[in-house]
Amino acid sequence: MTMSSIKIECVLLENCLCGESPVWEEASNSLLFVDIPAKKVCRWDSLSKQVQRVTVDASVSSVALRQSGGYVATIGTKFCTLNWEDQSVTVLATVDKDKKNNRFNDGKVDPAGRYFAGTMAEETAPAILEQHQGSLYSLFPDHHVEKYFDKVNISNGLDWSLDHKIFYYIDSLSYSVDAFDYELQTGKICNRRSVYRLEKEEQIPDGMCIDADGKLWVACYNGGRVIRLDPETGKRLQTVKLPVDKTTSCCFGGKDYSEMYVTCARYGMDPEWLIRQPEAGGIFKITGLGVKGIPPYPYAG
Ligand SMILES: O=C(O)[C@H](O)[C@@H](O)[C@H](O)[C@H](O)CO
Ligand SMILES: [Zn+2]
Repeated sequence: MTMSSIKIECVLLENCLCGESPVWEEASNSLLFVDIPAKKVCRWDSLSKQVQRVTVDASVSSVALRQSGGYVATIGTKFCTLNWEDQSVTVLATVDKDKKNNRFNDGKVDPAGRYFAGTMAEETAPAILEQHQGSLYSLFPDHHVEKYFDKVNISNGLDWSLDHKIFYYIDSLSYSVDAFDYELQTGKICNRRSVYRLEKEEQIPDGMCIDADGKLWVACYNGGRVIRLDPETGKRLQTVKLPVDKTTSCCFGGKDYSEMYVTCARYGMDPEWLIRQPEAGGIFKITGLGVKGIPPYPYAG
């Protein structure tokens, strides 16, 4: 497949303040995503092109599938269930009770059905926040929470290697994509190291997903691109630029997970910037990448 067959299309002009957490739901041919400060969870039907929205009562930073039906989401500092039919939310667990200015940020389910998500201090402007206030957690299927580490700035992208032996993680303000050894059985992580350091023009690493070849795709906030990394060699393999600067996250979806979906933000852009990039806050679809993704894991609790 050659670079020239790549097509990038804005499929939904949603005007998200901060679109995040794209997740493909095969059963409904839909893309789920959130708009964090707008407190919205959205579901875009790729066949009808219709979008449904559920508004919750605090910042919603990630959404994931749930094995028993419906979804789970991180809302404020709470791990919650979300019933789409009646729009009801129930709280499964609360974190960072001593940090009133914190909220969850990115989250994703591991191959054993645990819901991983990290926290951060609330931003006063993009990337402007009290330092080292966040932590990384996971919600086990029995609803207990484990804490992995603290002193995180902006807890962001996460995913697991195809053999489930490595956990990849981004603290945005470290400008690094990190790896840990991963023990699927227990959900334990150890041996943190960096697998890629962002170049200046790549700006801030944000959301991330793995492809079916085990390579990592990282959305670069303010960099207007997604980059494909080889975590084994530490090399960047590919750069795909988008017509919006504040690209926040990416996932694979569509038929056989052959399409990539990218979320982005409008928050932090002045009127002139928004006129230049009117699709900011929309949902983008990239086709022709010549690589597939893998289905998202559902929360097992
Ligand atoms: O999308 C996210 O993960 C955060 O919630 C955003 O706030 C940005 O990442 C941040 O502003 C970039 O540094
Ligand atoms: Zn993010």
